[in-house]
Amino acid sequence: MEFIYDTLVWCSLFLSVALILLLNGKKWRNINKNLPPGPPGWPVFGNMFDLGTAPHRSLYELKFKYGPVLLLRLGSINTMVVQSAKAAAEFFKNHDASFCDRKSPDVLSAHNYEEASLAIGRYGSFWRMLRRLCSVELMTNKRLNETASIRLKCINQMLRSIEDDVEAAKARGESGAVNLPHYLFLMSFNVIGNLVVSRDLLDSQCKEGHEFFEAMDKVATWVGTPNIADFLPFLKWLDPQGLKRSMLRDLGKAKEIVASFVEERIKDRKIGKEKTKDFLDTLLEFEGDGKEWHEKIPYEKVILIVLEIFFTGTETTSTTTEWIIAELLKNPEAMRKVKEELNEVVGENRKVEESDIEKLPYLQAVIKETLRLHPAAPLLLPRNTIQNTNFMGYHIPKDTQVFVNVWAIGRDPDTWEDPFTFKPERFLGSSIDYKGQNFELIPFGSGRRICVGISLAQRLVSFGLASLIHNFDWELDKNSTPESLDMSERIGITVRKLEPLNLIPTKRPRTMVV
Ligand code: HEM
Repeated sequence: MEFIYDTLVWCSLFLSVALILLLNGKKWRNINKNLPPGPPGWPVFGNMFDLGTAPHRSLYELKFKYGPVLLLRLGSINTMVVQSAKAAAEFFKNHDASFCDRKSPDVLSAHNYEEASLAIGRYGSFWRMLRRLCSVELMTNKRLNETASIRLKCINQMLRSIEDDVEAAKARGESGAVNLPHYLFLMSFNVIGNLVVSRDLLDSQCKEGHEFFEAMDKVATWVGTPNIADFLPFLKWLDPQGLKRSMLRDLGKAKEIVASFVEERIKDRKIGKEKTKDFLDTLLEFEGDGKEWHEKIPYEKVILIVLEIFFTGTETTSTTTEWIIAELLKNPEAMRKVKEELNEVVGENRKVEESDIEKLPYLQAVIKETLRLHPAAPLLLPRNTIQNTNFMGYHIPKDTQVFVNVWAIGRDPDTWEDPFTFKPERFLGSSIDYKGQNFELIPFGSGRRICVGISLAQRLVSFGLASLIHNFDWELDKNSTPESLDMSERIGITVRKLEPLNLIPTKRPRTMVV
């Protein structure tokens, strides 16, 4: 009896809310006549089902019917989608100030993460302070040059462990195939660990490092899972998929581990235990930027900021490098040219150095071409509209969420010749770059919220990639050929390869791993 009563109460509550939303939806459409076009939606759910399992692909299809700017209602969230280079140029050049806020997923309200976040934080004084701090203390060319030895160390560790693991596998009579993304992820994780907290977190000596890695992996899963409460915010309190509860648990675990690093550092600093200053020291020493932030960063926020550098810097770089190698294996002629260029510039008897990278135009063209076809964040990170805005003749109401579909822009037949073909040559002798000024290629975004880690990413991806190719010949395992190599995607916090690249590396003769 009680069950029936509860069910009736829930159903009537749901139907009332649905009715309110439906009526509101109609009212909204009547008032705002000049909205961008878009497909008709369902009551309550709006266009949620139009997103499908790969939203960047479904939205790309909608472009051919509704044009490069469209408006969807995802549950109760108005969402504008920008899908051409021309519309993106207008968006970033003339309206960046209106669209520089973020919409944050509900799971990231766990432990007040969003309040300490640079990536999904609201546009305001804390965000501006943190953005300046990260840009100046982590990402300037000077700072990146000073930290070159960290990248060198971590890349060499990666090469060595691939070599050791292959040898061990062969000694056991196995093929010696390795799961490449695993090594790439560990390398990026260790680079960030060294930059931010001066630790080799995935060293066999560091037990907390492995626990941290596992907790972070789970956190990434919860962030990457579509959550009905993001579309129908009245369900937030119910947490219908249990995502926020899982997030509270796993983010809590990751926080605990970072808190222990921070505690240890605070103690070390008290007793004057000197070592090279890292980003954690910067956060602890900070007392204001003399502009609009005049106090220390609260302890809880320091922990979350450290966590965020791991989130944003690891999977993005490792996924991108995996896609590049997959494209090179699918296009053996391009792989041959990369090797040839490396042999000419680096030679066969030494390993690649970071300073070689700028002398490798074909390798850089390969990276651009892969970022065009496989941007790690195909819809960027969702923006939010700060104020009512007139955009390309359309009325965009305040609080509209915005996706910029860089995946669709990269495949736009009006911009790119032969857009579906992997052709790095299109970038040779071209001034098109991914730094946010050429709107046909914006895998790192553009404007005020452009990726803050772009220069680090560029160095890490180029150096890691060049080293992997110069040190090893990479072969597909016996079940795949270049033609049959599966390039399907897996949607999560980034768009990864569904089937991780399992490859057989053979150490190249005469190249040395020091
Ligand atoms: C290939 C690697 C990477 C790709 C493809 C990438 C891509 C992106 C994209 C698309 C955005 C959103 C930009 C926008 O909304 O306009 C972003 C933001 C961000 N990225 Fe990256 N990223 C990469 C590497 C990194 C690295 C290495 C770090 C730091 C260690 C980093 C830190 C951030 C942060 C903190 C933001 C938020 C910036 C803000 O909202 O102000 N990223 N990234």
